[in-house]
Amino acid sequence: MGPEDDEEVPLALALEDTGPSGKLASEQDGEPTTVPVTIVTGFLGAGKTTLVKHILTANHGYRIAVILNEFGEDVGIESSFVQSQEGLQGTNGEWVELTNGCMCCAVKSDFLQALESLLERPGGRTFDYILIETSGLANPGPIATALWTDAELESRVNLDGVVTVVDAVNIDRQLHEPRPRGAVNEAQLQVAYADIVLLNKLDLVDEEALMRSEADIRAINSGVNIVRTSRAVVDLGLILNRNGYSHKGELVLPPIAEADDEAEDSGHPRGGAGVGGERGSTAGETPSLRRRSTGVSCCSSRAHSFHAKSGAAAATIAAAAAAAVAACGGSSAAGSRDLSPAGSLAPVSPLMAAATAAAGKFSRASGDGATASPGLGANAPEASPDHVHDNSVSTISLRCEHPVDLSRFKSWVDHLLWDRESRPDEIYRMKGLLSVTGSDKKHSLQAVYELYEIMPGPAWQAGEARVSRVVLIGRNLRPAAVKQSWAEYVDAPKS
Ligand SMILES: Nc1nc2c(ncn2[C@@H]2O[C@H](COP(=O)(O)OP(=O)(O)OP(=O)(O)O)[C@@H](O)[C@H]2O)c(=O)[nH]1
Repeated sequence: MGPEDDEEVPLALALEDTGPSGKLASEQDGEPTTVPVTIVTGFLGAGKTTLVKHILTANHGYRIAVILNEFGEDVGIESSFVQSQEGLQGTNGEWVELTNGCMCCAVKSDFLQALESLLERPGGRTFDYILIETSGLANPGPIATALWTDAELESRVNLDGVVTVVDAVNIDRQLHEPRPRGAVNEAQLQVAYADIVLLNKLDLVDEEALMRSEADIRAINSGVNIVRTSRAVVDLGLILNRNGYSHKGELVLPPIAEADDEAEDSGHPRGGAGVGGERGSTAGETPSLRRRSTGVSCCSSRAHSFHAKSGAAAATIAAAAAAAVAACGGSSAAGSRDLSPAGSLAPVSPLMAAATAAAGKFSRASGDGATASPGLGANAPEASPDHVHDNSVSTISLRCEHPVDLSRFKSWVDHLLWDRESRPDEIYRMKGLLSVTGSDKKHSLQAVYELYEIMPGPAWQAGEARVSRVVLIGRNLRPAAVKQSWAEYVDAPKS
C-alpha cells in the first residue's frame, strides 16, 4: 500500500515475470488480459495458509496478490506472524485482509470491493494473479459465483479454479458432524465446490485413513482430482492457471440435473450419490435439457444475482453439488460411514454457487431440530434462511499484556484441549501470537482439534507492542469458563 493513499488495497508479493509458460492463459488467446483468480478453501486448520505460503515462496514467476479472510476476531494474528517469517520477507508484502468475519456472507460489501480496489489500483496492476484464501468456515460458492457472474468484474478477472485443502486427520468428523437444523456443513460444501482437493497432512495418517478420506471426498465430488500432500506441497502446475472456468469452455453439467426440479418441490435435494439409492438422472443424459433460467441468490439478498450467461447452468450444477453433499451429509449421524462409492456423480467442475441454497434445503430436511439463526452469518445482516452457518460456532479472543510463562501456557492449552471429560464444547481451532517470558522471539500457537504446536518465530521489533493474543474457534464454547482458566493459568497476577 502506498503511504500516499490509505484507500489503496495492499498487495502481496512482487515478482518479476509472467507465469511458467511466460504468458497467462488469456494473453495466449490474444484476448485482453484478465487476471486469474484461484480460490483456496478448506475447513479450519486444514492447511490453507500453509499452501498460500508454499505458493508465495515457489519459483513460478507470477506476481500474486492475496486476499485473506480469517474468521471472526482472529484477524491479524496469523498474517502478522506469517508475513514476518523467514522466506517470506521481501516477497509477500502485505495481504488484503477482510475483517468482517465470513467472506461468503459479505460477498458484495467487502470481498468484491476489495477485489475492485485491487484491480483499480492507481498506476496499474502490479500483479498478474490473485489468490483468495477463504476463512475455514466459508462456503466458497458465493465467492466463486461472484467471480463468475459479477458484471463489473467479469471482464477483468477470471475464476481459474477452486482448490480445497482437506485435513486428512479430521475430515471424517468434519464431514459427518451433525449440524443444527438449517445450518450448512461448510466442510461438505468446500469439498463439493473443489476442482482439486489437496488431501493434506499425509504425515499424520496411515494409508487406510487416507483411502477412507478419499472415498468420503469422492462420495461428494466424484470427479475431483485428489492430490495427497504434506505441508500442502503440491506441483503448482496442478493448481495455478488451470483456466478451469473459461467462458469459452464447454460447460459440462452433471447428470444429476434431472433431480433439480424434484428437489425444489420436495424441499430437499434428491438423487444424491447413492444414499437412498435414487438418482435423478442417469449418466449420459444430456444435462442441458434441464436448464432453468432462474436467478439464484446466495447468502445475502445484497449479494449478486446470476446473470443470464450462467445462471441456468449454475442452478443445475448447484443441485448436483447439493445432492452430492446430501450423499455425505444425508447420513450425517456422527461417525456414520454410510457413504456411497465413487462414481455416482459426474465431475462437478466447473461448480457454481447456489449449492448453498440447495444444501440449506437438505440441511433443513435432515437437521436435528435445533433452531437456525444467522449465527456466523450475523456479519451478513441480510442472510437468507437458505444459507445460515451453525450459530453454535463462535470465537473467543483472549489477550495478555505481559509476557506469558511458556510452561503455564502449555498447561492451559493441555487443559483446554485434553481435559475434556464431559464438556460440551468442541474446540476446532486455536491460533495465537505470544510474547514469552525470557524470549525475544514471537511465538506462534497453532492448534487443530487436539493437536497443537508452539513455535518460536521472528524477533519482536523495537517498539512493537508485546501483547499475547489467542483466538479459539469452536462449537458450544463457554466464554466465562475459558476466560477464567486463561486468568488462572496465563494471565495470573505476578506474585
Ligand atoms: N503435521 C502437519 N501439519 C501441517 C500440515 N499442513 C499444515 N500443518 C499445520 O497445521 C496447522 C494449520 O495450518 P494452516 O495452514 O494455518 O491451516 P489453515 O487452513 O490456514 O487454518 P485456518 O486459517 O485457521 O482455517 C499449522 O500448525 C500447520 O503448520 C501437514 O501436512 N502436516
